[in-house]
Amino acid sequence: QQVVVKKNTQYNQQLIDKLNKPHQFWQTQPMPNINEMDKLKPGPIQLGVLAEVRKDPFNLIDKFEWFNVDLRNEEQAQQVYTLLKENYVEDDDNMFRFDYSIEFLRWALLPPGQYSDWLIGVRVNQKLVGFITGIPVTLHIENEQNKVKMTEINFLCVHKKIRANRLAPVLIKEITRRVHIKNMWQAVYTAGIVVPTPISQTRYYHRSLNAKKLIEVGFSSLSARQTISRQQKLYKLPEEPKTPGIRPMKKKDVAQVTKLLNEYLKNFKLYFKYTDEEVKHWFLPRKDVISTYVVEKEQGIVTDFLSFYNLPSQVIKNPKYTHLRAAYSYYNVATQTPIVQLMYDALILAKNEGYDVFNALDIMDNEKFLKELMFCPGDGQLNYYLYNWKLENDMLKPEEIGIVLV
Ligand SMILES: CNCCCN(C)c1ncc(F)c(N2CC(C(=O)NCc3cnc4ccccn34)C2)n1
Repeated sequence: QQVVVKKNTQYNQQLIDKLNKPHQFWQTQPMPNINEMDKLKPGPIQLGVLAEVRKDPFNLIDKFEWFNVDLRNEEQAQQVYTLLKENYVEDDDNMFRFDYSIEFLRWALLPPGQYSDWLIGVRVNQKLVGFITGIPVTLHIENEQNKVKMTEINFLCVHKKIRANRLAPVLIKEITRRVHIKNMWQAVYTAGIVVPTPISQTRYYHRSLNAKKLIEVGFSSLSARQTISRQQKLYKLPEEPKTPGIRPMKKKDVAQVTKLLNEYLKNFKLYFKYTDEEVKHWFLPRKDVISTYVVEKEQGIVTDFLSFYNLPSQVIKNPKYTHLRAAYSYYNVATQTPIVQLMYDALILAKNEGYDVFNALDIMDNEKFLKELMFCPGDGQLNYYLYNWKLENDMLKPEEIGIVLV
């Protein structure tokens, strides 16, 4: 039924619209909705026509202007960092907010082949109030034949003070237009929220590395029979990793890591194929951004590798701590070392690098080690989305997903 409210303020009008026409914007997008799932055949939902792509940017409300962000420019990078630090994703209880660092953003958003107009800002009086990004990827979908050049969308953020201005849909339409202009017609993205129509719903798992701090910041809680010291003993880790020959990845390992990674990812229904150039960018260690360790056997043969990225969260109100240091599992390939042992070493290495918690999704082969290494399921769900592509069976199981978005 129509929702009616007494005071008919502009905000209430937005609320009425939301309640009576949910996903108003998403219904206009080429995402299969429930009732048409069965008659679409696998592949692109809409065929794009380059000549029909709008040549000029979408209109913004007055005083708002488009702005291509140059992340290499210190001042502009600072503006992006501050916008995200103060206005990006929070947990449901508003206790934590992601604090992506500038070096992390340069890693995530300046890969080989990046376009200068795919880091889109919106400014009011020189102040950044909106942001959305794309990077070019080649996604393999469900089989070797479907190699699709597309964009990976991320970091959609609107300043808290100017929400409910319908700026987010305009940011999405503008990045879509700029991707279309490059003759690309698909996108892949993730979100903690559910909008039409996830292709997979994955779950976060957490492995405590610093039990005391996790309890003190409210990330973990103690049940009646648990004590802090019991928890510390339970999650205690050895000082050094177990696997002989494990060491930080170096430039000389790139070729072997590329081969191991590309071979391994063929096991999944959604995965990227990496060139040496891309492995150099995404896996060579960067302090406080990405850590990659390889297992080198005799004669310099690399048989396995593990990797995790650094994404701290600001603890919004806590007398003792300002940040939660979280390591997120990235890509791990175990061909000789048992995966449980390799990931046990990942925990030890992350603990030694100062992390408080090690997070992993239940994608790829992760469920092979989650329980045994005492990961706990979190309340965070991460949904994967494919824009303008119909899958054979609409949904993929988490273990069929072979891509990690940061
Ligand atoms: C492409 N971008 C997706 C990745 C962004 N990532 C990492 C993310 N997206 C949604 C989540 F649900 C999530 N979770 C990690 C789990 C977790 O740690 N939950 C407690 C917590 C601590 N800090 C924060 C900050 C924000 C939200 C929850 N937080 C849940 N991670």
